Amino acid sequence: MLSEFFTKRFGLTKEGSDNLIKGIFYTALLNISFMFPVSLYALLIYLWVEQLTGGEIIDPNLGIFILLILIVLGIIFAFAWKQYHFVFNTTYVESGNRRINLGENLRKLPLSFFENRDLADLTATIMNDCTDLEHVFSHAVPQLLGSIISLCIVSVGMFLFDWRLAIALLWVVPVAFIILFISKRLIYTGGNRVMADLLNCGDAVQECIESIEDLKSYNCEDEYYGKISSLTSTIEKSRINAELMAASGVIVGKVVLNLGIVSVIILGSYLIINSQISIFTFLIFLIASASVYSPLENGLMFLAEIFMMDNKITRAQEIESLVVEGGSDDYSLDGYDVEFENVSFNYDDLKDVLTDISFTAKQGEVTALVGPSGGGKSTVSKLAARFWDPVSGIVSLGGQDLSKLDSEKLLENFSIVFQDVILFNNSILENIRVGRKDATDEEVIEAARLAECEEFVFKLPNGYDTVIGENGELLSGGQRQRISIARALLKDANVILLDEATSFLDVENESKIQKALSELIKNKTVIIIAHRMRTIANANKIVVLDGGKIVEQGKPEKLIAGDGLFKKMVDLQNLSGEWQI
Ligand SMILES: Nc1ncnc2c1ncn2[C@@H]1O[C@H](COP(=O)(O)OP(=O)(O)OP(=O)(O)O)[C@@H](O)[C@H]1O
Repeated sequence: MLSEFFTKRFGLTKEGSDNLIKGIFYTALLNISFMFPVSLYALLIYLWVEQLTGGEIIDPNLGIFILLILIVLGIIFAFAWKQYHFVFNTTYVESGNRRINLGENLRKLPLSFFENRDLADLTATIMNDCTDLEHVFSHAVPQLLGSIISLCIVSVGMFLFDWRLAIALLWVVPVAFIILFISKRLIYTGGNRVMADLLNCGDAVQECIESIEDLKSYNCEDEYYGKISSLTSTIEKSRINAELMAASGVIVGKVVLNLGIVSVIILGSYLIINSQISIFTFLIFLIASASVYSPLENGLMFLAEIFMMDNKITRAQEIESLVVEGGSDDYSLDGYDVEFENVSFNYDDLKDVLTDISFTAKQGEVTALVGPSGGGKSTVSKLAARFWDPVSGIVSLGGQDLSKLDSEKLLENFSIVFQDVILFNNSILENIRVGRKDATDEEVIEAARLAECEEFVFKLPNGYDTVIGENGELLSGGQRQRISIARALLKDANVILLDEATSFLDVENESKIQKALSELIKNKTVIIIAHRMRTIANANKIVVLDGGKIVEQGKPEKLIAGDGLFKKMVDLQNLSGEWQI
């Protein structure tokens, strides 16, 4: 039952919860074992007090005392070892598991999730929050619960010894914890504020670094640095506030705890004067108060830390509980036609971005999506690869409704070249091999050659082995696109989506690559988005999108012969070709 509670409350695995419980058990034993030296002091004091007060003279046997001390040290060491094993080992294993689970869950989420989510926030949850939680599980939770358990056990002994002094010693404990619980809301709010400010500042710093060229070219650096420094001061203030909020509850709780010693002294003195207890009993309670309160004082701080971590646990649990994309991975396709049937779609439940879209991109044909900017072309291509599911209507591949298929398995059928190419800080060879992980070096190089990469690769210091920096910073836009096209050539999937795939290329390179692409697309389903009419000159079918609706579709010759939007666009581009500056 406790194990289930931990699993739910802290988002641990079953094994992690069980180990945490064992860790708490050994922490309690360790705390109690710290009382053994107290008992030895008490025994020594008893012998001395007896002598000083003229009682029976008992000669303390030094050998037995040394032996007892060694046994006590051995017991403390054994408990500490066990506690360390269960608490620390499992904390880090659990933290690793948590990161892997979060990563696994993210991997299975629809790609649409990442378009609408702050990526800095996700990274912070996986890296920073997990690190902070490590401290909570290695220190706060076991120490707090361990000290509460040991306190309960010690309390029984105290009550049996003298119930009046036990009440004087322990009445402060619930009061101190109640005070901290009352301040929980403040601690939680303070923690939330700090986290929100950290994310804001992280976003601003990232944005500043990413757009440094634009900031410099428009002389906006001072303004931007001013914004970051103001966000940094906000963090400073919210951190101080959060610490103050947490500290106020903890400090008041600690003060209350220490009132217990005062009440033991007052009541103990009264009972001694009235000969109701011995000095020995009184001294035992005074010594015990130090051993009882010290772990509890730490416990108060740990409880405040757990309150502060609540929002981080909630954030991690939120990601873990997100509905992962379902779908069958056992299906067979009847060819590779991509079909849109009365598809409508919106990103934010507010306004339809696509309305009643119906067309078929046939296998063995090139279907070009054209139209004014913002018309919905990229959105159509994303629905075709199930980055999103339609709000109504059906998108199918080879007769299978995409929303019923497993995305990962489905994407094996797609080669996609986006306008914004993402490259990794790795060699050119490995960046192209992303297209097909098991490709040999020769296959990778052949794909690179077809995509006209050799022209720039041979000018790089280490050729194909040149590491191209974070997101390929060493390469130009056109070179990056060629790498992305090489990936697609290497993957050689049955459906090819080209979204402005050659927009950064000059005419000569585009013509060469189109020659390579024409090899790639033979007998495949190709959906191509391009603004340059030259790029879609050989398309079999044109779908014209404007304002999220299909305004025309058909063979290019038919549309050119008409008087619709496509004809106007072609005329406009022909006209712009004659412009002179
Ligand atoms: N992730 C998103 N969240 C919300 N709205 C979006 C998102 N992506 C695109 N949109 C909106 O959807 C509409 C269609 O955008 P889309 O990118 O599909 O058009 P497009 O025809 O490809 O444009 P362009 O030719 O400029 O690339 C636009 O109004 C755009 O603002």
